[in-house]
Amino acid sequence: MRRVLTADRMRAAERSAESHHGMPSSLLMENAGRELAEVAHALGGPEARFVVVCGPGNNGGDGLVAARFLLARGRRVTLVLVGPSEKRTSGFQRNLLALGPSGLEPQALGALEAPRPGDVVVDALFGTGLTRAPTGEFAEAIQHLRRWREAGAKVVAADLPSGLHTDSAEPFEPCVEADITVSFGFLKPGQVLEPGASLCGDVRCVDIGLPAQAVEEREGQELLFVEEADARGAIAPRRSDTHKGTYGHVLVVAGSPGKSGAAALSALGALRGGAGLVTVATRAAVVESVLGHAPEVMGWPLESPGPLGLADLEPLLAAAEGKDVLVVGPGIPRGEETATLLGELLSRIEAPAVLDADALNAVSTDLSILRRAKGPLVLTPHPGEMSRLAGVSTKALQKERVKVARDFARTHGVTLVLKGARTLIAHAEGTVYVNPTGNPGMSTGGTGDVLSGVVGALLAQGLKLPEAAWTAVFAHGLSGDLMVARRGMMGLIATDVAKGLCQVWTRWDR
Ligand SMILES: NC(=O)C1=CN([C@@H]2O[C@H](COP(=O)(O)OP(=O)(O)OC[C@H]3O[C@@H](n4cnc5c(N)ncnc54)[C@H](O)[C@@H]3O)[C@@H](O)[C@H]2O)[C@@H](O)CC1
Ligand SMILES: [K+]
Repeated sequence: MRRVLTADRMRAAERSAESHHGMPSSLLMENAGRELAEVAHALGGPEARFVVVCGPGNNGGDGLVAARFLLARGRRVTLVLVGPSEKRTSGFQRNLLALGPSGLEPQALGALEAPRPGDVVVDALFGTGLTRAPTGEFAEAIQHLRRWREAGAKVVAADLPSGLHTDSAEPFEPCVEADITVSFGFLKPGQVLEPGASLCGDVRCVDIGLPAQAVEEREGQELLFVEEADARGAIAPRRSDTHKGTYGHVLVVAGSPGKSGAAALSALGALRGGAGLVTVATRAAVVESVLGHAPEVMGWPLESPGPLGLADLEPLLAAAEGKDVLVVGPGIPRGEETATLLGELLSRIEAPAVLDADALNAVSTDLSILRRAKGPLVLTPHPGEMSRLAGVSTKALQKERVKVARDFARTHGVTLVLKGARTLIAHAEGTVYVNPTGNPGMSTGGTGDVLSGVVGALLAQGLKLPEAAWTAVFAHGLSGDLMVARRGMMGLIATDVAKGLCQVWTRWDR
C-alpha cells in the first residue's frame, strides 16, 4: 500500500522533516532533483536534448537540480525560466546559483528551437503549490509543452503535470500532459484519481529521504493506493488438507424473469472467485436458466411471484441458514416491499452481506436498513446508485468521490465500493483505498454482477473487511486488464471478466 498525501500534508511533512528529523528542505530538493534527472536521463537516447522548464517555486528548484545532474552526466541541456524573479523561493535561488559555474544560460521560450522526437522536456513549472489556473507566461509555457509532446518529445513532470490540482485531481486550463510523473516522497491524490491520473502518464514515486515519521497520522483521513503485492498477499495459498467447506458457501439472491443472466454472472464471479459452494436464490421460473450457465451452482427457488417482498422473508431466512455470505441485488425484481424485506432480512442475519444493483436502490429509500443490519455490509454502487444513496447529483459526486465515499461509509458503518475509473473502497473507519486496475473495456453490462460475486467469494473464504473488498476489486480489474489483451476493449464482456480471474489466480499462484 502506498500512502497518498494532500498538498498541505506534504508541506507539513517537509516542515517536520526539517525541524524534528534533521532532514533539511534543501537536501529533500537535492534528492528530488537527482531522482528527476535519473528518470529523464533514462528516457533520452544518446542524442537527446533536455529542455528543463522551471517555474519560480520549489518545483522549479527541483528542475534546476535536475538540470545540474543532467549536465554532470554530459547531457545537452536547455534551461527555460518562467515567471517573475521576485517570486523565486530560496531553494530556487540557491540552485540557480549552483548552476552558475556550468555557464548554462537560460533561454527565452519564444526563441527556443522546438524539441524534436526523442528529446526530453522536464516540466518543473508548478507542483503542489498550484492553487489557481495558470495564466500569462505560465499558460503560454504549458501550451508549448503540450505542443512539443504532440510533436513527439517526451515530457517528464516534476511531482505533478503543471496545471493539475494536487488534491482534487482536476486539471486547470491549460494543463501539461506527461509521459512520466516523478512523484516526490509520497503519492498525491491528483496522481491516483481521475482525471488527473490520465494526465500523469506513468507515475514513479521516488524516495527523497522524507522520513515516514515526519508525516502526521490522520485517523480516518488516510488515502491508500493498492498495489498488486497487497492484493496477492491478502489471499493465502491453499493448504492441501482442506475441502469445499473451508472456502465457504455463498448465497446469491439475484435474478428475475428477463434478468437471470445477472444472477448467473454474480454466481460465476463467486465460483471463479474461489467460493467452495454457491447457491442462487431466485424466482422459481428462472432457476433452471441460471443453472444452465453453470452446473456448479445450486438453485433455491423462491415460489412467490412478482417483486421481492415480505412473502420472501421466511424462504430467504431458510436459504441463508448455514451460508457464510449473502450477495443480494443483481437483477432482483424490486417493488414496494423490497426495502422492508431487505431491512428484515439483514437485521436477522449475522453473515456479511454484499449489496448491489437494485438492492442498493431499495436501500436508498430507507438508509436506516444499514445501521440495523446485524452483520457487516459491503455496498457496491456505480455512480448512479451512489448518487441516489448519498442524495447528491452525479456531477457533484464525481468532483468529490473520496469525500462522498468516506462520509457515507462512516455515517452508515459500512464498507463502500464506489465503482468507476479508479474504484474507491471506503471503510467504515474512514480509510479510503484507491484501486488502480481495470479499463474502459469493462464498461459493459454484467461486470458489476461479477464483482459482487467475487467480493462474496473472498468474504466466504475468510478474508476480513476491508481487505476482502479491495482485494476483490483489484483482482476483478486485473482480470479485465489481462482479458483486454485478448478480446480488445470493444470485445470484452462480463463472462470474460469472470473467466479472466483464472489468469489472475495463476499469475498469483493461488
Ligand atoms: N513538500 C516536500 O517535501 C518537498 C517539495 N518539493 C517541491 O516543492 C514543490 C512545491 O513547491 P512550492 O510550494 O514552492 O510551490 P510550486 O513550486 O508548486 O508553485 C510555486 C508558487 O506558485 C504560486 N502559484 C500557484 N498557482 C499559481 C498560478 N496559477 N500562477 C502563478 N503562480 C501560482 C504559489 O504561490 C506557489 O507557491 C513540490 O511540488 C515539489 O516539487 C521538493 O523540493 C522536495 C520536498
Ligand atoms: K511540474
